[in-house]
Amino acid sequence: MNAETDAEAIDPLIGKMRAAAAPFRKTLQELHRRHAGLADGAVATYIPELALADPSWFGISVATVDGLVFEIGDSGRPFSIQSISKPFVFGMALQDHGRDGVLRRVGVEPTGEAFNAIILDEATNRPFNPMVNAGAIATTDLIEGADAGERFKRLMAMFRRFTGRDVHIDNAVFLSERTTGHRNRAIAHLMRNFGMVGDRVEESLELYFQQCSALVTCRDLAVMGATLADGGRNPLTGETALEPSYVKDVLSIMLTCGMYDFAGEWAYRTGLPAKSGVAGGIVAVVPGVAGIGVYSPPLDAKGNSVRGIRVCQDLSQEFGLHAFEARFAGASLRDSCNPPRRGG
Ligand SMILES: NC(=O)CC[C@H](N)C(=O)O
Repeated sequence: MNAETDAEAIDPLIGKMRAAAAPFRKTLQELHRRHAGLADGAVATYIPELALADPSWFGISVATVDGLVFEIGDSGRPFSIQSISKPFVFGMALQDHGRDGVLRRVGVEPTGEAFNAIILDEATNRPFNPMVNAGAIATTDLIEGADAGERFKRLMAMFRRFTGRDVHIDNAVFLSERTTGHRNRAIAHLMRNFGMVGDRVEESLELYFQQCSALVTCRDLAVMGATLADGGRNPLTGETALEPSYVKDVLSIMLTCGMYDFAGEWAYRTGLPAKSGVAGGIVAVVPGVAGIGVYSPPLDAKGNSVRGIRVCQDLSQEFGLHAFEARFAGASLRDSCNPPRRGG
């Protein structure tokens, strides 16, 4: 008897889990094959270190709220999280300052502008939302801590709660962005002028560059997404990564602002809260069901991963994941990749 049949004999549930998961694995393989050959898009070069990525890198991962993880392709290849850090740091700011405290410094309105636009809301002097660079820098400024070291450690602890493992910074990406990030510096100092960022503006900028340089895999993104899908609880570790009452704040901003000036089109077509980053990652959330992580460096003109968008759109269509598609959006994905619950 080999180990597999042994295990099945001991626990018939393991056999059932394998049977339920096999078709979904095939779906992912098919999806990967369908989009691997795409030649559209270009790898980001404005952060010099990102230009070193190979355009053929392509990984997909789906993590369920039951703690199952599916992956295909370059799902274990580390890359810098970049803007995908923004909703998670927004969640952290909400925990540190409460809703009113955060909303005094950043709005919740989509901009329809590029992610690095130098604009503030003229009526309030606030950046428009926490998903564009201006709003994200203002949000990072809200991370509490006595000094730079403590704030950095709290940031890393937050990433750890969401991924379920230690997260490290890619120092080359950090230095590359710190040296060339004049536009972000300009945005931060403009906000300092309006009191949307405090006195430690330089320290917060460094922290922002560090948060963007955190190394993740698309498997990590799937788990981070699944944590939001499960109301703030990491399905692999059981740890609470974000206070459940703030999950809806994060997901609604992701749905309306997560894909920058493509956000409307994205919400219309895909109907999933999501966030993209310039290294080529996308995280998407199917509330109550799963997180999706995709990595592929070539970006479209708006800074979103070309293959990442295609994969999420296909998954949304194939499994009826659009938030407003049906009363039980996501049910078919749940059925096809989740095992029957133990005892259920
Ligand atoms: N869209 C992004 O991922 C942008 C993040 C990048 N670190 C920047 O500030 O320009």
